Amino acid sequence: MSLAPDLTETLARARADLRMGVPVVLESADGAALVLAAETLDAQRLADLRALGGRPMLAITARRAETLKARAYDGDVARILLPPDASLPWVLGVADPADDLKTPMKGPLMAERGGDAALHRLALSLVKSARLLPAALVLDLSDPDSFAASHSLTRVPATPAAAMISETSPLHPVVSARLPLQVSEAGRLHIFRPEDGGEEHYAIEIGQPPRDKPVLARLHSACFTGDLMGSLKCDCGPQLRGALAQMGAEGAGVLLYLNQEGRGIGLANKMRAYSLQDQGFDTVEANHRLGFEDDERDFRIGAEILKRMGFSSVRLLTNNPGKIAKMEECGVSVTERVPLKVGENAHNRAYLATKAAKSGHLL
Ligand SMILES: Nc1nc2c(ncn2[C@@H]2O[C@H](COP(=O)(O)OP(=O)(O)OP(=O)(O)O)[C@@H](O)[C@H]2O)c(=O)[nH]1
Ligand SMILES: [Zn+2]
Repeated sequence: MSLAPDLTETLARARADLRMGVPVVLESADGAALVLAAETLDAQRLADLRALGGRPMLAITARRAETLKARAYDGDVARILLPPDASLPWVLGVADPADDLKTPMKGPLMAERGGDAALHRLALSLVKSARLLPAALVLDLSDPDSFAASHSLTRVPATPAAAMISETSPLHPVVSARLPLQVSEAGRLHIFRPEDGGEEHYAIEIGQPPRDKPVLARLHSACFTGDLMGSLKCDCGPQLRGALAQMGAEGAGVLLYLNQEGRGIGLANKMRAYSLQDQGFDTVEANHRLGFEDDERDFRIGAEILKRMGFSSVRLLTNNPGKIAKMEECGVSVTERVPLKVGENAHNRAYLATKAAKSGHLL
């Protein structure tokens, strides 16, 4: 019998460590590395890292490297050598585009070319899945066993961890209960909990949709600003209420409320993106400058929940053909796209136009 954490639990611990600014150790057959998230680094830990010697590198995504005019020799990842005099503001300036326009010169940034970037890539996946800026300090370790033990650090086996992070975490139904709504008194809320310790997702079932017919469905991504605050910068609030109203009118439907705020980058990063949008960048450019892809959501979660609830085909309320393709890929057939054009205003007109022009949304 062992009470030791398994891989899923070790990864959850590693994410929590990184969010707290605590380093973790990644280990593979080819080497090991000490990893710190740039966003939660402090001056003392930077000094401690320096004291270890070696060649610390700042791993960033190719998207961020493009903005910084650094070479990404590893495809999707760039390994920037930490200059000997690099200060905490320098590290944060490379990681965070907030002051790119005010202080454009961070470089020239020297990127590492030889060697393997697998641990750097994993470090970036880990900090991203911890909803932090995609930038991590990485230092090769020659004796990870004694190092991790003497500093009480979480140790992550790199190869199985990389495989696990690329998969969707299994989900488990937790509870469901009756929830009368304005649109329909026959509402029911179901809670699903991912095994990886990530955020729970919800399904609102209206009426009793038959499982052997296509159900009117919406995969709604969390938008605190639009859904709850009435933000005019997007169309999420009106879409949420419009979808529920249509389900209420038809007497049946299922709305998944997926906690993938900010197209999967988290609310703090979405606000960073909003701040860049105030500097003149559009929604896609802002994500890229932060080092993210346009859309970091995992729609396999939505397909999984639908299947767990017994639905195999849907009439999907969306303007996003990407969602339809993902559902089909995951074995949920989309018999019809039901357009959901609501909530356009003077503030979100350019945002909606960008989504149509760059992300394939249908007008
Ligand atoms: N990163 C980022 N996320 C945003 C921005 N504006 C809204 N979001 C998020 O985008 C998600 C909503 O996705 P949308 O792109 O509006 O719509 P969609 O779900 O792709 O497609 P529809 O089904 O047609 O609504 C929510 O998670 C919002 O929090 C933004 O400027 N930047
Ligand atoms: Zn929104």
